[in-house]
Amino acid sequence: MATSTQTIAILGAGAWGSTLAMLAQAQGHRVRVWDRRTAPDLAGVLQGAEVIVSAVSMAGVRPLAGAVQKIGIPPQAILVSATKGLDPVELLTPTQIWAANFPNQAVVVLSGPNLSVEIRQGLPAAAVVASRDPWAATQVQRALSSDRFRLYTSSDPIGVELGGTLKNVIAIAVGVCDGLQLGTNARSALVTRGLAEMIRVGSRLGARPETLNGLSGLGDLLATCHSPLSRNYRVGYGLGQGKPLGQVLAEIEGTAEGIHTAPVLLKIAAQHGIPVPITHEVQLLLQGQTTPVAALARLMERQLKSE
Ligand SMILES: NC(=O)C1=CN([C@@H]2O[C@H](COP(=O)(O)OP(=O)(O)OC[C@H]3O[C@@H](n4cnc5c(N)ncnc54)[C@H](O)[C@@H]3O)[C@@H](O)[C@H]2O)C=CC1
Ligand SMILES: O=C(CO)COP(=O)(O)O
Repeated sequence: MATSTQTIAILGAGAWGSTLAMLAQAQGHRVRVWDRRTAPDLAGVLQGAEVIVSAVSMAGVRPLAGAVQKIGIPPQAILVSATKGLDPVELLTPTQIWAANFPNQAVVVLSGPNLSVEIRQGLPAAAVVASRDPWAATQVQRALSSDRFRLYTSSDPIGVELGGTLKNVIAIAVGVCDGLQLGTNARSALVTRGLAEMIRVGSRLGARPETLNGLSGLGDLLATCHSPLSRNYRVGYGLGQGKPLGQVLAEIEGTAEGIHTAPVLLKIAAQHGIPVPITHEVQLLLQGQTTPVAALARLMERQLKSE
């Protein structure tokens, strides 16, 4: 399905970066991968790249964007961000950081229900590529779409980016619910009210509500809240079982962004006066300031309201 062979640089060779590299290679592209751990020459990886995909954890976005800016990239290169997180320093999304470093470059966000383990097994998945520049989104769609990875375009990058980011916090909450063995009704209520919280935050920050009802919102929420493959869900599950956060993290390989997203999201919500009761309880739990049972009781005892 790819239109022509392109040179694609993948920055970050964790679970997601290496999966994206695999997908790009399968489409016949020239793929170069950079990772801080193996540390090949970043300048060499960027040289001549037509598409540059950042798949590092949120913690790596700011330093990486700075390093890439210092080196410089081809003027026509499209930057793609696959990170799902929020910056604790300036409360920005990953693409906002990339755009600030590269104001004249096309920036695209890639997000959706994409548990990397399943994609590496060759199972089918879909995602959204969103940008203010429709040409750039279409280029990335054509470059990376295949018969097992179906990409849709969107002109709502903030909605697509927040969908993937906010669901991580809700996935922790749903994991707690399942760790407490509270049943299907409770989990369904939490997923639905979690989506309402995501839409409330997203729309205040400029997202279209319908975007959050799409693949990178509801879709990703369903994937993440229903799979033990999700690290965020597993963090919550462990906490729900009464394990301390340190132990839970020691048992999980890789990044659970929701842990770092929750405090940033709380700050943003406070600035904008947005009620985020689920995120609030998740953060108290992560800080060890409440127990799963007490957090749940507070959510159930909130003032009665209409849906
Ligand atoms: N694994 C998955 O299924 C998916 C993950 N994502 C998102 O992709 C991002 C990366 O996730 P994973 O690859 O799964 O995590 P991972 O824990 O497997 O890998 C993290 C990557 O970030 C890099 N990194 C971390 N801190 C850095 C720093 N300070 N400077 C430079 N690089 C740094 C690491 O070297 C590594 O390449 C996260 O934001 C995650 O939410 C998105 C979709 C699917
Ligand atoms: O974002 C993901 C799936 O779309 C990956 O979820 P976890 O980071 O919770 O493993």
